[in-house]
Amino acid sequence: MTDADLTARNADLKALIRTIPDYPIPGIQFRDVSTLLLDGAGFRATIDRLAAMIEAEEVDLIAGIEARGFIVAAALSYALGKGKVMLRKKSKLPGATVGIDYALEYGTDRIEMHLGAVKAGQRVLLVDDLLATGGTALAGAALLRGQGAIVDKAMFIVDLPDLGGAQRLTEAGIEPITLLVFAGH
Ligand SMILES: O=P(O)(O)OC[C@H]1O[C@H](OP(=O)(O)OP(=O)(O)O)[C@H](O)[C@@H]1O
Ligand SMILES: Nc1ncnc2[nH]cnc12
Repeated sequence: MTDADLTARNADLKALIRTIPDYPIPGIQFRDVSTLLLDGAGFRATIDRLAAMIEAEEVDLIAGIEARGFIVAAALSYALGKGKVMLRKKSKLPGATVGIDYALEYGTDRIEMHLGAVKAGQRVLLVDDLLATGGTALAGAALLRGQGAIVDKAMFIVDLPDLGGAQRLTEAGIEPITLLVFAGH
């Protein structure tokens, strides 16, 4: 499906996302999913449509990225009947961890996961709310792959294609699956 087809099909959900200019720094158009989350029917439709875009049999485990990604990952985990692993921001996990630093559209950060949470050969679906530069998703994939997981699909509500994340994921052997596309930055 082309970006234009996707946008037309999901225009009802796209309308629920607010854009805040110049947040968190000048020049960034912040695509705010909090307004979609406020709408119960809209959030249910979001999860139902995302769940319909993947075969549950192709997934062993879901990986959610803190913080907004957890909301989407938890709902998808329920919808698909799969367990989930939390990729957390630094120093939040109590057990032994492995972590990776990464660059964002507007800064840098670090995510970590528990050692032993993922088994070698497990097919892990990476889930976040939004794909921008792809730095976060690629860091998550590198973390999971470093533990032997197979990461070949990642799912998001929103894609910002002009920031290049979808292309970077594809080049890294990860199919980006997204519901809504916002052109421009
Ligand atoms: O594709 P990228 O350029 O990496 O950007 C996308 C990431 O940025 C946002 O998270 P943020 O780091 O702002 O954290 P939050 O979920 O805690 O708000 C968003 O939820 C994604 O995780
Ligand atoms: N433009 C943007 N809007 C919302 N979340 C983001 N995360 C990275 N870039 C973003």
